[in-house]
Amino acid sequence: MRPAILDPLFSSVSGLPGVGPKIAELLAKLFGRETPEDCRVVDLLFHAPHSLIDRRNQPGIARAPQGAIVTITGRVDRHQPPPNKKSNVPYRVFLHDETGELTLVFFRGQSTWLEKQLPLDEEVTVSGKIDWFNGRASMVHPDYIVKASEAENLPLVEPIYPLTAGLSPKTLRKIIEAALPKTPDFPEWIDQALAEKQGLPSTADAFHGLHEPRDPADIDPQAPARRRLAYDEFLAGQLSLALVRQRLRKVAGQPVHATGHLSRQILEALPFSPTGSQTEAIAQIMKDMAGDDRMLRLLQGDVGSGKTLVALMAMAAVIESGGQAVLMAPTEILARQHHATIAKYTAAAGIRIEALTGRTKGKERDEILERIASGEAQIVIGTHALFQDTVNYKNLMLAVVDEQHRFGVHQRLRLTAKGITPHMLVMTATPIPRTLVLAAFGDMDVSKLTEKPAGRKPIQTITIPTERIGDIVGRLKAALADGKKAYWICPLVEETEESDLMSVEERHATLVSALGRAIGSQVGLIHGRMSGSEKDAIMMAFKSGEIRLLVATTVVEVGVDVPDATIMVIEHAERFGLAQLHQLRGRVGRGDEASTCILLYRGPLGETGHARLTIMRDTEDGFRIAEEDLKLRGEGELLGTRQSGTPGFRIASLEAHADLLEIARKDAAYLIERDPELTSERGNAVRTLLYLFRRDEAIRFLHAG
Ligand SMILES: Nc1ncnc2c1ncn2[C@@H]1O[C@H](COP(=O)(O)OP(=O)(O)OP(=O)(O)O)[C@@H](O)[C@H]1O
Repeated sequence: MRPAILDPLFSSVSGLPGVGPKIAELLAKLFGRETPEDCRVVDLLFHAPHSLIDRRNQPGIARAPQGAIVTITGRVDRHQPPPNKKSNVPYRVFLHDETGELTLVFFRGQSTWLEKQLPLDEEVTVSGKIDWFNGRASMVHPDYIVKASEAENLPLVEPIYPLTAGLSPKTLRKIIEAALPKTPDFPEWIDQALAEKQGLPSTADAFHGLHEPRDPADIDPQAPARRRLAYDEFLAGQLSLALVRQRLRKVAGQPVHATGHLSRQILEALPFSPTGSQTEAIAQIMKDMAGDDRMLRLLQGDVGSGKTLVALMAMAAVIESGGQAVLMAPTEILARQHHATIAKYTAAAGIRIEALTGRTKGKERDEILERIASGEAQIVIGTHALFQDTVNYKNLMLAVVDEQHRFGVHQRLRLTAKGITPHMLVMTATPIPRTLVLAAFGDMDVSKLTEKPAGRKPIQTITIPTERIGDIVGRLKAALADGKKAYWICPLVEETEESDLMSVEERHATLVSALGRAIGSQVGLIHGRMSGSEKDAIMMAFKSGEIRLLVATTVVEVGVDVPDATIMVIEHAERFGLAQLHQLRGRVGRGDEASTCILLYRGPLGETGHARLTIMRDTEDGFRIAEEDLKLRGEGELLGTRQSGTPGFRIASLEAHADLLEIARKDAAYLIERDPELTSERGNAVRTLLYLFRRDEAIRFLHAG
């Protein structure tokens, strides 16, 4: 239950003065809420200003700089209404101070209102933007007009907020001003010594500080108010992750007693030997699973580093111990591919594997479910269909989640909510910096595959403007005639957008005709609108070599493994993020042949676009690319917030507040260790914190036994 003290903050924005249905819609849009009802007062509080208007500049009319926001006090000399109502001529009011004359300009000004606001011969104070034209100073629609005697009531410094079309700065400011007094005095969850040492205000004061900046320094991420809220936000995040982890760990794991007889057979049948990194990661996993605690391990490895084999070894150990293992992939294609690869690897060892996805239907599905329930199926590979209610496992000991940034915390929670509590290995493809791992996964144990399999040659990356597409097609034709395999990627914003679909189909058609009859017949097309079995058939044909050029949307982005494909062309490379380009490029350079990646771009490139392509050309190191990506894009996007449902941060910034993340992580661990059920006074305060940041999902598990 949400603490009552938060009720005013979680009431709908519609209850605030000045928020009618139309404004509520706009606010929902601004905060990314589905409906206006989902839009709460607290969303306004977290809406941080990005800059401020300083009205303290009072230079006198003659010295007011062009375009500056200034505050002027002067005497009203004259009103000059337009000649008639229909006229386009504005209403003008003239005033002067000891330095000069200023014209106030009003379009569609109402004379009665203006006469009252700006009475003749009275001293008034106006604030707004100065415009000089032909040696005359004017101010169009001043932001403020008050009697000079009331000038002290003018807001001298005003926050400026991110907006959405249709919502005026003034309206939003007024609404936030109305929301601010609803901030309660929160019970204190911060360690007082930390607050003092860091000079952090209380959370309530921090909200006031955030919205009532007095100086440019107050807008800085290092302003005490912002640091306090950033700490709170990190603490809430770390606490919820720690609670999930505690919950996941609570149920003791089943110790895995590996005999090694299956894994030996698998390894012997492999055409290669594991890398040092793979061996090390496998050893870490074996050690975890042999113990009494449940394993919660993250396996991080750059594209093509060989994560699948590591996962397979873990699964083999579980089967040796009499258990079952599942491998959950984010997409159908990947699930099918993992199934094919693992079936091949495990054939020699006689391990029984099944595939289960949303596509598995009818009698086939019933039979598979039966084999899963009886324990006959030893490894089950699939999509999230693996954890539907109808699926019952005989003895599930290990869940491998090939996360590729697509599932996130919620899926992991759902898994345990079902009462399934196997050891867990989460694989992530794009290497993510440590701070991000912490923010997204909390304190998971981490294994890293830092080396690539031996014999890999560097991928040569070339950037070329689209105008030279003809050259590329010519070179591609020669390479294909020479027996090579290539991908041609067209960007796709949304799988549902017709125009994008058109573009990949059109590209397919133009390439077929440009490549001539012999090669044109070996060009395939794959996109997300195809049925699962169509996609499978195409991927199989590409693997077997029936298709040599695969024109594709980004459905091939993650995990697709065709080691003898050596050419990758990416059209409109400027539209992709770095992480995605790295993933796409990672589809080549997976065998021992040299590979090429051609990034076709449409200019002119902006600064960021240029920086991105340069980084891609300069390095293949996924860790470096991820760090650069973080700099260029910000953390939310990098994590794929929208796909994974991992809440992004509203105030905290991983870059500016990395020190606070570290502190919050330690504090969360300490708190949970001392008070695992959050029942102490501070524990209760912390519950309020979790609700405040909408990270309360994990609280439910406290009572779940
Ligand atoms: N030790 C090794 N030596 C040689 N080849 C290997 C080794 N380990 C794996 N491979 C091969 O390397 C390719 C990439 O492996 P895998 O598909 O597991 O990569 P991944 O880490 O999942 O990468 P991605 O995230 O790009 O999918 C596969 O074709 C696999 O058979």
